[in-house]
Amino acid sequence: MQPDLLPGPRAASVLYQLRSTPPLVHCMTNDVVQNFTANVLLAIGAAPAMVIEAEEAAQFAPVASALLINIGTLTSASRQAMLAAIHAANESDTPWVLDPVAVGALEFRTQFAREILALKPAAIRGNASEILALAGEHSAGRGVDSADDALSALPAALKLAQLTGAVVAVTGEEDYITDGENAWSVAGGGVLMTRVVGTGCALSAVVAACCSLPGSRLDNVAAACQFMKLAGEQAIAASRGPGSFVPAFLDALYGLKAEALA
Ligand SMILES: Nc1ncnc2c1ncn2[C@@H]1O[C@H](COP(=O)(O)OP(=O)(O)O)[C@@H](O)[C@H]1O
Ligand SMILES: Cc1ncsc1CCOP(=O)(O)O
Ligand SMILES: [Mg+2]
Repeated sequence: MQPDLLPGPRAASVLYQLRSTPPLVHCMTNDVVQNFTANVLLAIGAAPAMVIEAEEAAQFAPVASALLINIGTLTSASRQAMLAAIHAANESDTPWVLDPVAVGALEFRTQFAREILALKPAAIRGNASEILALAGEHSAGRGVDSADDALSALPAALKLAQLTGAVVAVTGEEDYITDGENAWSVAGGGVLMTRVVGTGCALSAVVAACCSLPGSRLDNVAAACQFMKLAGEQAIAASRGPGSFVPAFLDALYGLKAEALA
């Protein structure tokens, strides 16, 4: 399959919708990226809430617009809380998104991620090594960063999408987004995005926000990828390295214009 470039006007209209009805994203994410994820959601125009206790998470998932499950620092307790939140989300039709951080490299999280694939994620967003491993393919990943090329993981993304019904986004130098039938590609960004922690995790939170919006879920997830690519590119042009990239990136997300996407 040869993915087409996501048309700019589609991304522009998703940004417009997101800002007209700001989604409230229930984030169950890893300990490393909590603050950055919340700031990215606020900068783009969505709202974050980090609710992690099992009882509260099950209560909050139905209230939220979308739920993010990121297994970057999974523990036995967070595993139970995540399961409770996913079940509550499914009962109330709240879309939930999986970020399979470091799947393949470690047994406990790999088993958990495979188990919750049966619980109907709306979308899955990971780097190439994670998507390959989650699909049961050979992956060169050893930790949270990818050691594989995103295009090489597109067949695995297609397979996962067909197996689960989720829209799958595999990210890297270029991003590929598929519902198992059609695929978009999204270009842009830059390597500096991999020299700060949390860009992938924050993207998954933006994907969750976009999954709550009306319209084509495939287009909505691809638009989320496009927002991060364009803001990343603008931030790289305005910064001198990882330290100045982070504030420039938040500023670029905040200032992102539908016209620039279109
Ligand atoms: N080599 C690259 N060139 C341009 N953009 C990149 C590159 N690698 C990653 N990105 C971008 O950085 C963000 C995080 O993606 P990625 O590094 O794949 O996820 P993760 O942080 O989960 O490993 C995405 O927006 C992606 O498009
Ligand atoms: C470094 C690290 N360790 C466990 S989770 C995490 C953050 C990973 O962030 P990202 O996937 O966005 O690079
Ligand atoms: Mg990641």
